[in-house]
Amino acid sequence: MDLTVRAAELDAADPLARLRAEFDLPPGTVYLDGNSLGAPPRRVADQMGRVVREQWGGRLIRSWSEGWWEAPQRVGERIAPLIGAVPGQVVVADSTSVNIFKALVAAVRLAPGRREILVDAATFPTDGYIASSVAELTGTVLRAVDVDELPTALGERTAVALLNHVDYRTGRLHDMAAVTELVHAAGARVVWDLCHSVGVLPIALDALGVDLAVGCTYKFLNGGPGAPAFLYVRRDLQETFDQPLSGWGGHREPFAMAPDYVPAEGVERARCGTPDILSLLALESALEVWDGVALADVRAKGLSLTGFFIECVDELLPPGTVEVLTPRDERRGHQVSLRHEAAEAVMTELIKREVIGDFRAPNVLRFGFAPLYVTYADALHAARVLADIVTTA
Ligand SMILES: Cc1ncc(COP(=O)(O)O)c(C=O)c1O
Ligand SMILES: Nc1c(O)cccc1C(=O)C[C@H](N)C(=O)O
Repeated sequence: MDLTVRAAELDAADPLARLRAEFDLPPGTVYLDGNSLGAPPRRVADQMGRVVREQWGGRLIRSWSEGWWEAPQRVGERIAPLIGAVPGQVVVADSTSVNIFKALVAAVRLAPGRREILVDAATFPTDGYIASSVAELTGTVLRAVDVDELPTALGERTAVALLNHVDYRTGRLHDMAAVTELVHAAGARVVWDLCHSVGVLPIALDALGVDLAVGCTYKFLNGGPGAPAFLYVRRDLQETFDQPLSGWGGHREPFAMAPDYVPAEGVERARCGTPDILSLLALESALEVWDGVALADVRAKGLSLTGFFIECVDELLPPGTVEVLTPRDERRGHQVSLRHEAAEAVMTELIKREVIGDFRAPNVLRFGFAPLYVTYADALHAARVLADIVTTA
């Protein structure tokens, strides 16, 4: 069947189609970079106006005791259902990088005598950089391993494995259940980086017994540039979760201003300093879009959209022009990565023509498909513009 007709039929049958109207996107732009920076939900601009006028302006410092101080936990509770966590295990604070630092040091401290940290060899760089610093500070050794080689790499030395659920470069999805089980069988802890999987597919942290997890909120959760990240600490680990950034925000009685640090009892101990309220409240407003949205529908549409885009690329581009790096089976997130020798120039031209994806060195074109606002017609248009560029260049 003709691709235009297929796209129209798929869009007409899309149970999430109504959600696109929730987002502010420039007309004529096809936005395929929500895996890097999500689009703004319309409600956020109005809510931020109210927050600044009414809370910051109207209530001034009183707002700290009228909902600001507890915001990291409150917003954490909104993220919890998206990652399969019962209440009381998630805080939203700091960046993903900082939370990786807290989680890794705490994990090493939970495993006395174990002297090795494993990190996914294909990891997003910040994870590797932070892990290297944690190894130096804790006197452990860092080893980068391919996720497929974990069965042989894990051992009695392993304190913790830091892994990306979805690979940022290829879009490959790792099997969280199987890998968590492997790590636990070796007596080690696992820290999952969910940056490219939260808001993409149902995640079951509690059910799988995951120890710790981090993730950013400015991609598929649409929290806005620099929105604070989240940190999940499994309930039974909270009492012994000894994170290194002992700021007053994680203190049991922050306003007692006591001379000694005593960590809070619950997941609040994962906090550090003053929360970035404006970003946090922008995120809180953005998360309202998820009310009533079934993650199973989001996942089904994301797989279907990425599959349709791959099909369009196969059909519209001359064979051999690009290599599809993303798994064609269901072991993928909601991005499609294509290898092309002139990827940087091709992406520059795509963006000039209002098809926004991104380029990752040395030769990868990345296209993110956020099911809440990307349509099948967008996917087809992007493939057509790409075909035009690679065949006429
Ligand atoms: C897998 C992964 N981890 C971490 C980060 C970034 O962390 P931060 O928000 O601290 O910049 C990103 C993206 O920027 C990412 O893709
Ligand atoms: N966090 C970013 C930023 O501040 C500027 C530009 C891009 C980003 C990203 O999120 C990159 C992204 N994590 C990636 O997967 O490559």
